[in-house]
Amino acid sequence: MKPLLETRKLTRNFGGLRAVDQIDFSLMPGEIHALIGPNGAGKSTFVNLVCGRIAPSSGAIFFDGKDITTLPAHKRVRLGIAYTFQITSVYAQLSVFDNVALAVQRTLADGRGEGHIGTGVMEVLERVGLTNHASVAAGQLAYGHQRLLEVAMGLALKPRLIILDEPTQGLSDGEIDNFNTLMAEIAASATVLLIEHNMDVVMQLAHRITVLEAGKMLAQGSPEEIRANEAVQRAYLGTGI
Ligand SMILES: Nc1ncnc2c1ncn2[C@@H]1O[C@H](COP(=O)(O)OP(=O)(O)OP(=O)(O)O)[C@@H](O)[C@H]1O
Repeated sequence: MKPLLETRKLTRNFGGLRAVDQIDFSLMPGEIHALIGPNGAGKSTFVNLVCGRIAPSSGAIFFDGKDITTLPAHKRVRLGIAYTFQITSVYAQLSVFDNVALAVQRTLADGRGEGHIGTGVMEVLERVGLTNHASVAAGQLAYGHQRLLEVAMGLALKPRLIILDEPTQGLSDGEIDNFNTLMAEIAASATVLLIEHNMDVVMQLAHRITVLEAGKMLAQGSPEEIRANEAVQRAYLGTGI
């Protein structure tokens, strides 16, 4: 099996700071892969490079075997890379339905989607459990529901790779349980790259984990391997990984 996403010596400097340092990374189709590491490790910078929000200083990115290193972000979306932003990206005045409709419309406009916008929207809202909130203005949703709306907007793009940046931040325990169920279901049709600080979520969901520290790859492996890794334990000293 070939990787869906691959980076080779991917590097990004901010002035004198090397935020992402020669990362060789690969993501296999169908996998839920968690990206973890202490604050400032380079996780957001790494996914920003992958989705094209920022350009690398050096190195290369391949998606499904194609070199996308210089491809603009909107063309990466068209290839099937969806990214839900850490900072909430919903349109507060628009209804939940209309927010998702914008994403569905995008797939229809570029020929990847099929059928009717309304059907597509309701399918996605059903998947994330927001059907009953379809007509509510997004800004009126509880915070946890706004996060789910972002996931819905990502899913509406029919991604092959969905990148989620701290999706469980601000969710209650019950909402996290629902989120875990949703993730397992999403993984049946898409590959998932997940930045997550909640170790319970990471250990429960991830097939593989990559640990970044100071821009470098500290470790990679299964949840069991990562938990047993001494370098990871040192980096997370006191956090009870
Ligand atoms: N636009 C920028 N300009 C300058 N420095 C930046 C920029 N973006 C990130 N950095 C720096 O790069 C390093 C990596 O930051 P990044 O946000 O990628 O880490 P992170 O692992 O996502 O952290 P967190 O868990 O806190 O979100 C940090 O030292 C950060 O201050």
